[in-house]
Amino acid sequence: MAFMAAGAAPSSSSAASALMPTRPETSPLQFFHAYAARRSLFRLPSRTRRSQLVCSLDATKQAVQEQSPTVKGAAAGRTDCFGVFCTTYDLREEEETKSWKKVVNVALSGAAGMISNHLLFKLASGEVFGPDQPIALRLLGSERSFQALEGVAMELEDSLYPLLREVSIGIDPYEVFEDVEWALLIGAKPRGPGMERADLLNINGQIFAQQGKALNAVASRNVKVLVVGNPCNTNALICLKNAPDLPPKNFHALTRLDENRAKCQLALKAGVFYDMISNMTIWGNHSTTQVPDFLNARIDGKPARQVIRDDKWLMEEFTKTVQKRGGVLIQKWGRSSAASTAVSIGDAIRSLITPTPEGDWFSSAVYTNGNPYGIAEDIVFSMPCRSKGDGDYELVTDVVIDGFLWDRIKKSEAELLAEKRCVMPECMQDDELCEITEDTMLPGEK
Ligand SMILES: NC(=O)C1=CN([C@@H]2O[C@H](COP(=O)(O)OP(=O)(O)OC[C@H]3O[C@@H](n4cnc5c(N)ncnc54)[C@H](OP(=O)(O)O)[C@@H]3O)[C@@H](O)[C@H]2O)C=CC1
Ligand SMILES: O=C([O-])CC(=O)C(=O)O
Repeated sequence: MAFMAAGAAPSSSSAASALMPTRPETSPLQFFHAYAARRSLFRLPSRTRRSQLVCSLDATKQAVQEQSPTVKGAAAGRTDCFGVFCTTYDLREEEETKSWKKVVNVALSGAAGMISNHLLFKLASGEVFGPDQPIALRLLGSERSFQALEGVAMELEDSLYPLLREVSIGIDPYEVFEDVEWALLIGAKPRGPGMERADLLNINGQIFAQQGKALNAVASRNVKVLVVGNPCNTNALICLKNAPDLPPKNFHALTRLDENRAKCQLALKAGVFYDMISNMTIWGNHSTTQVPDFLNARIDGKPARQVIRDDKWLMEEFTKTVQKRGGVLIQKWGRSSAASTAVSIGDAIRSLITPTPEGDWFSSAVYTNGNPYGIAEDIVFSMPCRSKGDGDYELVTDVVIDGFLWDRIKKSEAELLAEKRCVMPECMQDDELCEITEDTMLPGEK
């Protein structure tokens, strides 16, 4: 609670009012102020910071006087600062990046949902962006979830993460996405009973169109966008189409969970630990038509087929297990994968900000324009990628594609083209109708 007590709520802070939800309740505003106050200690120009410093220190000294001897003892040797404030209050704007990396601004939608509940704590701990990377978290919710968002923010605060420099909550993507360098779009409406898949595409399409427009208007010009909310490939396509001023290449849909699932199955079959599995591509849609590529995968550096020597298993059981893993998990758990999805989001981010090990690659669903494989342009399709660690990636060219693989890839491509026809008929060349086949299922759907 020290942060909250010390930061006399800066109601005049423009950053605070910019992100503040326009709702009359007092409690959300109080919380918002608390988090904004914490940010202002790091970011306000030195003059403002100094006047806050004075009143904050007064508050802190008073708090120390009222506290136990242990706490008093800890502060006894210092008269000008207390605890965590010693490191933060003395930072001058121009010196910030000498001792710390510049804060990375990360937005999450669906921040009160299951996946976010795992992911946020990984992000705040430094597990994803690194132990020397301060982070600001911007949580996007809705009227429906606002109270839950406050709860999430309170838990983050109580976790005392040294790298966590800001937590802000809001319901307007134009405010929450301002200047963000990463946007993790997790929130999406799940399919309800009796709902047609085309309806789901439509409803989520509207959410991702609005968020794309907001990113286009206010995010960092090089923002990296990772769409998780299903159907994630088509949601990512809608998002990038609504953000014409941002590079389409920067938009990803998450298929890293599928890659991880495929690695796990190969490791189990080969009787090796899963760090032996490399070059694992998931081609296509994050759906039951996805293609886990055992042809190019390697086990301890050797082709997976040579090690496993069971093509029937690879073509049938392996492929089906990976495609349907999400559904089996829902049957067991009664809800969809959340922890392993959060882990895979962390993996996906790390793969873009650290150089890919020599000869290896990772899977991500990205925009197909200019792809070297002959996959239809203008969709978001999972393909093998390599990164230099600068947030960007290139598509891998040294892969083999045989007839079996190509047939499967075309099936997933057809599915994505059908999804696109349903949500963006204006983008299609012909008059084909929105027609979703039985195959068009999320991994978690039956
Ligand atoms: N790509 C992948 O590998 C995976 C993707 N997923 C997908 O990720 C998404 C999030 O999963 P999870 O966190 O478990 O889901 P939760 O149900 O726990 O949370 C989803 C969040 O979505 C938001 N949401 C946005 N619009 C709506 C709406 N119209 N109706 C209801 N909720 C809405 C809600 O937040 P708010 O009210 O704040 O907007 C809610 O908190 C799902 O679409 C899921 O299918 C899941 C696993 C793997
Ligand atoms: O279908 C779902 O919501 C869950 C999902 O994507 C998965 O587990 O891969």
